[in-house]
Amino acid sequence: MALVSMKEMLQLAKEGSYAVGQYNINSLQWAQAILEAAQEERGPVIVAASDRLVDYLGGFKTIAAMVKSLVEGMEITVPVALHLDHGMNVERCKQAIDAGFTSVMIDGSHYTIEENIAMTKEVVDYAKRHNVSVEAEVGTVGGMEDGLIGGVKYADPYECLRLVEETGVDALAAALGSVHGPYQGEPQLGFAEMKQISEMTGIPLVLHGGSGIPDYQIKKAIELGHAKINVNTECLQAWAKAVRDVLVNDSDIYDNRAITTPGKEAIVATVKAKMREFNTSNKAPVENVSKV
Ligand SMILES: O=C(O)C[C@@H](O)[C@H](O)C(=O)COP(=O)(O)O
Ligand SMILES: [Zn+2]
Repeated sequence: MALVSMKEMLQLAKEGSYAVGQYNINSLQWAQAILEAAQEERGPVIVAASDRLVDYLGGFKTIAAMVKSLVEGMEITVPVALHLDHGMNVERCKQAIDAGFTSVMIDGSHYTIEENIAMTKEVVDYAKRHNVSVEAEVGTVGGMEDGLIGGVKYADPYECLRLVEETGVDALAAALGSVHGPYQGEPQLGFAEMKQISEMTGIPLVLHGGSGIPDYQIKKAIELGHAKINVNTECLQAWAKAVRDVLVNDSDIYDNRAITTPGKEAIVATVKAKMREFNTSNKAPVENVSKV
C-alpha cells in the first residue's frame, strides 16, 4: 500500500476514540520492527524520523526510499504515514515533502506565537499542494527536545485557537506537562487545559512525550481529544535492554545480526503493546486487512 498522509487516519481515530501511535526510527531495524508490529496488530501506524536524526539516518531521500521499499517488500497493507517529527524550519519541512514524506511537523514552539503561525502557515500552504498533513506545536514539552534540555511551558488555549484558525493545520501538539525521555516521578498532565483546548480547536491533538505515562492518563488523554501519541523512549529502552542482555551474557559474541536481532524483537513487542493500549489494533480499514 502507498504511504498516506495522517489527516484521515487522525480524524478516524478522534471519531473512534483511539489514538494512532507515532514511533520514531533510529535505524533501518526500527522501521522494520514498527511495520512488522503494525501489520501483525492490523492497525494504522505513523513511522517518524526526528529532524535531529535525519542526517544520521542518511537524509530525507534515503529515509523515504527505505520506508517505501520496506512497505512494498514486507507487503504491508495497513495505512502507514511517513512523518517528519520536530521539523526545525520551513525549509526542512519542504525538503521532507519533496523527498516523499507524507506528513510533517513544523516545530515553531521556540518562537513567538506570531512567528510560529507564520512558519506553520507557509508549511501548510506548501503541504496542501502535495496532499501532505501538517502538525504544529504550541507551548514546550519538557525534557530533551530538538537536542536541548528545556522545562515545561504549558500551551496557551487562545494561542492554540489562533494558530489552528490562521493556519489550517491538521493536528496540534499542545504541550500540557508531558516530557520527552524518562519521567521523574508520575507525569502530571493538565487535563483541564486539555479539555479546553480540544473543545476550542476541535482538531486532533498530539501527545509528545508519550513514553512512561500510566495507562489511566493515556486513556483520559485520548478521551479528551488526543488522536496521536508519540513514543520513542520506551522503544529505545527496550532495544537497549535486549542488546545489553546479549552482550552481558556472551562476552565472545561479535556478529551484528545476533547481537541486535533481540533488540528488534523488543521493539516489535513494545509497539504491539502500545497499539493495544492506544486501542489502535484492528483499526486498519477492512479492505486493507483482507489483502493480508
Ligand atoms: O526524540 C525525538 O527527537 C522524538 C521525540 O521528541 C518524539 O517526538 C516524542 O515525543 C517521543 O516521546 P518519548 O518517547 O516520551 O521520549
Ligand atoms: Zn516530541
